[in-house]
Amino acid sequence: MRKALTIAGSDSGGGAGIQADIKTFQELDVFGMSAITAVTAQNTLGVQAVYPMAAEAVENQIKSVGVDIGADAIKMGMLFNAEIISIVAKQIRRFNWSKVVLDPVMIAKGGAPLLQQEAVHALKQFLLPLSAVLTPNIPEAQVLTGMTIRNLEDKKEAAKRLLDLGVKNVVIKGGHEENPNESNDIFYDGKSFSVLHSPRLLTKNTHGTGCTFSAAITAEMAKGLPVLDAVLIAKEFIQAAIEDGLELGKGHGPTNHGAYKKKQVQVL
Ligand SMILES: Nc1ncnc2c1ncn2[C@@H]1O[C@H](COP(=O)(O)OP(=O)(O)OP(=O)(O)O)[C@@H](O)[C@H]1O
Ligand SMILES: Cc1ncc(COP(=O)(O)O)c(N)n1
Repeated sequence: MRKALTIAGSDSGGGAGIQADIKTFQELDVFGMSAITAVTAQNTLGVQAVYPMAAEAVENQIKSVGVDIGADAIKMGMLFNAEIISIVAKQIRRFNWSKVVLDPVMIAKGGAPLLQQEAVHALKQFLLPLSAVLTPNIPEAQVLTGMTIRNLEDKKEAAKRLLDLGVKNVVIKGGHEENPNESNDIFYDGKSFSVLHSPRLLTKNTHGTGCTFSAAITAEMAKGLPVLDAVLIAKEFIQAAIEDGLELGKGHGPTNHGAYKKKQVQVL
């Protein structure tokens, strides 16, 4: 069985972070493993508290997986601080992992910081050059490039600048765009651009969309798919999960990780 490791934060509410990643891996028939970087007390209303792990604890979790089970692909989500970023980079190099997906999580929907501002430099310096795929939303792409993104041309320019920082492929996600009709993502591999179209779904239940999308890319890469094929399946996965979003809690409910598989079975 193919195996994927997520290096990310825990979301007690179960919709984002490690929990979203493991559910997504499972739904896509990939064995999921985790290295927890921080524990968050979190629900659909927001993040109530963040408890970062000691960098050594993160390092040991990755080592335990790497020396024994191994991983076909790696995903990184919330990393919180520069010390954790630096040890994660060291372990990725040590195990020679190349199918590495980086979701540069910075701020939760409610505004809570999930990455310290002073750690952005470390993320760019240590992790972008080790990543096969980077999946920023628009605010994250703006922070990483220092440019304002207003339209498709800006997105293309930002994607080019991100590749100049060493990452091999980038998906700039459109969830945060002010387009009332569509939520389009743009993919760039250094040679050509692809626009991934989807209708914008009118729902407040979008907690964990970014985590789920990047975990689905990771699962498909673990199975050996080329990057763009993995991204296209992930787009279908997240679209189905949002369409079937769950009305849980009083705020932004989670997406339904089981929706994609259910749809496939119906088609068969
Ligand atoms: N309302 C929506 N309708 C359709 N697709 C959406 C919607 N919101 C987000 N998406 C899709 O979900 C994926 C994640 O995008 P988004 O920009 O929300 O990421 P994110 O901001 O990192 O997620 P999060 O808000 O969980 O941190 C993208 O493929 C995006 O197009
Ligand atoms: C542990 C953790 N990781 C990532 C996110 C981002 O997801 P969202 O922006 O949907 O809240 C989160 N809220 N919590």
